[in-house]
Amino acid sequence: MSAEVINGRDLAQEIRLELKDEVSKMIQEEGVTPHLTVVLVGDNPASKSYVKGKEKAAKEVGISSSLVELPETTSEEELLNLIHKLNEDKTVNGILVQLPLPNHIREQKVIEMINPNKDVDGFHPVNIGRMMLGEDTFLPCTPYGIITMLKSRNISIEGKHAVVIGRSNIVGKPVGQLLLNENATVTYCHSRTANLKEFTTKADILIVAIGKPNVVTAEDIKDGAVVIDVGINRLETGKLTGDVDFDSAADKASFITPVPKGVGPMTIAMLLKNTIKAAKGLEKGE
Ligand SMILES: NC(=O)C1=CN([C@@H]2O[C@H](COP(=O)(O)OP(=O)(O)OC[C@H]3O[C@@H](n4cnc5c(N)ncnc54)[C@H](OP(=O)(O)O)[C@@H]3O)[C@@H](O)[C@H]2O)C=CC1
Ligand SMILES: Nc1nc(=O)c2c([nH]1)NC[C@@H]1CN(c3ccc(C(=O)N[C@@H](CCC(=O)O)C(=O)O)cc3)C=[N+]21
Repeated sequence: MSAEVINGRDLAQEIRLELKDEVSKMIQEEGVTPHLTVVLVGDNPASKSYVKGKEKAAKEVGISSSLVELPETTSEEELLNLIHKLNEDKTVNGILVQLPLPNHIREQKVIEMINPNKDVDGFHPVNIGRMMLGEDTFLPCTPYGIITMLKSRNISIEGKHAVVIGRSNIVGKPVGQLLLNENATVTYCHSRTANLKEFTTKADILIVAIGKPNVVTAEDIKDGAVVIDVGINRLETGKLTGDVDFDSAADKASFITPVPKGVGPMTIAMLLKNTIKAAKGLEKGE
């Protein structure tokens, strides 16, 4: 293996320590404790485990959090009513509705109901628009975490060819936008891309957000490329793995992120950062 591994678990831990200081200052100086409310509909085991991770991390930095658990049979109207109440509740700084939602609920309707100033996921169209314009806003947590990982290793983005595989609203599209904002030249690939390898082998920075194990192997990677694996796949053995064949890819890449202990923990650290930002915005009356 020649690549340097960017350990997201360790970096997220460092960030949480900094955030802990920031939160204690807020509490001491302004008497404000940031509060995050997480809404979980149904009992998808993966969602439950992510939500637990978010609550644990919030507690660690001194952010208070509450979890609203609703049954799978909750109607769209009931969920929208709850969000309305959370929007009005002055003690709630950040609202996160865990995705995916049950099929009978329109995700986009729910996201658009959240007050953009409490949208710590950065999924509301207003915040996505602000991100596209390069304005200060809540950045989507996974893309924000990826940029933070690159910067932590002084990996230059400007002028580099970044190739993103995946075009979802929560990962692929926004990570390409943030890389563009950092002056990369960006190419998006997806399931209809003809000859994926032709693009991936030209990438200086390759972001893989597909959701299928081992789609990307050494032969898809340019020598010395930076490879960021966003995928989280649970194998039948119970083991977690990314979308990239780590062992072969690590022989060719200059930097690579592992799964687990890669992008996942950074996503949660950025959520905490956004929650603190939301609480600060409120003080300023924004
Ligand atoms: N680490 C973290 O913090 C997070 C990890 N994830 C993980 O990242 C992965 C992606 O998540 P998400 O973006 O929500 O997933 P989606 O399923 O919404 O999107 C997957 C994307 O990959 C594309 N795709 C699928 N198969 C192929 C293929 N064979 N070749 C090229 N492109 C392909 C799809 O193309 P098309 O659009 O044409 O269908 C789509 O754009 C998942 O494993 C998810 O669990 C997600 C969020 C956070
Ligand atoms: N509204 C909303 N916001 C999200 O941010 C959101 C979501 N919905 N739905 C699901 C995806 C997925 N996601 C992850 C977060 C952390 C890890 C994570 O910390 N993973 C650990 C492993 C955890 C384990 O062992 O299970 C790691 O990669 O090391 C993974 C995935 C956030 N998501």
